[in-house]
Amino acid sequence: MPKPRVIFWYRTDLRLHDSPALAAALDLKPSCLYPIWTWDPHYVYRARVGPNRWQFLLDYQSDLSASITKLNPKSKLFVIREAPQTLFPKLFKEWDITHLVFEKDTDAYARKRDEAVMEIAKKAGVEVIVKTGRTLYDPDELVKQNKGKPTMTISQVQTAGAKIGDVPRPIPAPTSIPDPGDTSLTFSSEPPEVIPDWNASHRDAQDTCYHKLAGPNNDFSVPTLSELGIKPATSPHRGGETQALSALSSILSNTTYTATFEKPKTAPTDFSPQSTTLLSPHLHFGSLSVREFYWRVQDIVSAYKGKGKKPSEPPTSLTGQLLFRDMYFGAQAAQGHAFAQTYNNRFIRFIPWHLPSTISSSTSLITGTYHIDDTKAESYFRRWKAGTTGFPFVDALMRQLRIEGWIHHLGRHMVACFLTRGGCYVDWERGAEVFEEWLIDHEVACNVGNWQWLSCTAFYSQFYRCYSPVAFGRKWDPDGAFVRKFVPELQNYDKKYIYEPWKAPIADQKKWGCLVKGDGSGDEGRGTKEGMQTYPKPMFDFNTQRDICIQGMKNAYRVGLYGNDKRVLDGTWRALFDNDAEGPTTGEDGMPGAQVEGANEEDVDGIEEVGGYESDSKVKTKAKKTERQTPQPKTAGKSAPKREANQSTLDGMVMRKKKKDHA
Ligand SMILES: Cc1cc2nc3c(=O)[nH]c(=O)nc-3n(C[C@H](O)[C@H](O)[C@H](O)COP(=O)(O)OP(=O)(O)OC[C@H]3O[C@@H](n4cnc5c(N)ncnc54)[C@H](O)[C@@H]3O)c2cc1C
Repeated sequence: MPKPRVIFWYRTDLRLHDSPALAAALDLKPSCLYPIWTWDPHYVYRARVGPNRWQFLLDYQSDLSASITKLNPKSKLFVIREAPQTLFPKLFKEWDITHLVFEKDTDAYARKRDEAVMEIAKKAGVEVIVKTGRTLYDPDELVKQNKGKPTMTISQVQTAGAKIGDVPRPIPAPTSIPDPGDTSLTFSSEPPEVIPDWNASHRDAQDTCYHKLAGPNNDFSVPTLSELGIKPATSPHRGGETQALSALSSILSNTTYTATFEKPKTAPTDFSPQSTTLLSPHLHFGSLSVREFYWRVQDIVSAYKGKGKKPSEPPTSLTGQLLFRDMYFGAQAAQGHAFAQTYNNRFIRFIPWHLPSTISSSTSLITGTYHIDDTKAESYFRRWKAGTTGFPFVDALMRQLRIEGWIHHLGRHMVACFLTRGGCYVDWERGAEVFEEWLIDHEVACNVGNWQWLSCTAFYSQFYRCYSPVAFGRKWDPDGAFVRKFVPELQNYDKKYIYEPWKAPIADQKKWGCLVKGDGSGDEGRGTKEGMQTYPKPMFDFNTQRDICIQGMKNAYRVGLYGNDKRVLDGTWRALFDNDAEGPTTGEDGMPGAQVEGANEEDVDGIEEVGGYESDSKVKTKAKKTERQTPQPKTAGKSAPKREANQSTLDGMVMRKKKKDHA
């Protein structure tokens, strides 16, 4: 029997350590092994990716390629510039492949792509081996053990996980890699579908990436940003398995920090170093194995306990954070494409937000464009994205996101709440798109799931608990060092005004070299004739706007529709809302009325009311009233929602600032 000739297809697992899929490929004892990456046009043109995440991907690929070459000088990461669906039939033949091995990916697009590739492999007589390694538990198995339902709470993950069994211990990196076989490519390539290019705004030159299958020098090189035509990255953070493992070791060397980590006590305003691990991009690209992370933390926790000390526990602890990650993967795995949108989604509350997505009437999926039902809301959205809202804490976070590609979890809470139910009343799908574009750790499951949480459309429902753009930042960072770093116009402001610069007397504004004026449209930090900087006035009165939002949410909860309700699908939902309610409740703008069968009145399991977090006293007072007045929607369950300590209960404890001390 001839020895296997194997393609190892890298996708979500840019590492050598603890890769169950790579181990399975090596277990075949192949005569040759080709570690490849297919440069898939779907991600190049139809996913939103800004320069920072592109740079990250290239960093990871270069680092992995170098590590493979260290094990075998004849090998590397072979980057091939064509869509896998069209490439594989040719490649299987050309390289006489017997096996294709890869890590399982439960993202909606990836599932469809992999089904197509498996079909191609079957026709070509190529055996496919798929292994789970991206999450603690196989998301499909998690869903199965959760009675076939999406995991919407941490306790569901814990219960389902316990049925699956212990998280497997990580396996070591290989010490050798077989040679690749002949790498010639004699076939021609299929040109990609370039239009629409969702990343056009990030390009300042033509994308030449697809000009040659094996790259400009026919050496299967990792592309460069300039080949992609993408503008330079601005993030100080860098990717690579080497960086990931060294960051993990450095963090875990502080065993007290590791064993007592409590997310709600970490400051969103800490930078250099940040207060949490910043391992999320490494987990996203798979340069850090989640099981490696989990078990190294768990071992430190066990040793800490062994000394008679009390460690933190899930969900606030570090391993608790990883369970949240699994929770969102389980929610996504059960729902597929529908997970990422309200329309036609039975688990998501329908709120008539401003700037709703346009829906394809043929697929019922969001199209990537949206309706501008209200020019004011559009302006709020643009200013939020640009970091020119006139609220320094929000602007600092949005600028950190744009420049560095990462912000702390509670910073994400702040800006997400502000854009949706606690400020602008803009559709969470708009915010998720901006995060998709700018985050270096963008993960569909975690991004979408957390936006649903923060907008109180799923996972969480205490909409009356809002983040104040003034009080929340001040609580963590009374001197405003974080704001001064990312909104340098306000650098000289006294701490009394750093979160509310519009309240500073004009004489002081002049003395501190920055006037609060204008609407910030494209002139963030621009000087005046007198050589003075400017910072915009707040774009609205926050308290007024927050009350409008809470009223809107209260109304929408009273109406109680979910995304798959017939009235949401056919557009007749408008009749249920007062004309003067917030959101596009009148006219023809807003959600289109595509006719899709099947409003599902089933119990929406797992949507639970939980304790909340930061909120000023005015909101809390209002909250009590709102709670009494808001009946549970019919679809919200036949039994009263349980209370559970989960992500946001934790946030309720965010009252003390604890400085992190790891390097
Ligand atoms: C609106 C919004 C959007 C988000 N989008 C993403 C995203 O696209 N990708 C992403 O990885 N996380 C996302 N998160 C979750 C969370 O903010 C980040 O995972 C976390 O801030 C990453 O920083 P860290 O590595 O220092 O986290 P740590 O606190 O050190 O946690 C360790 C790891 O646990 C996981 N984790 C922690 N919190 C969460 C959470 N709430 N949900 C899922 N996983 C979590 C991450 O993988 C993280 O690296 C989002 C949160 C919000 C509120």
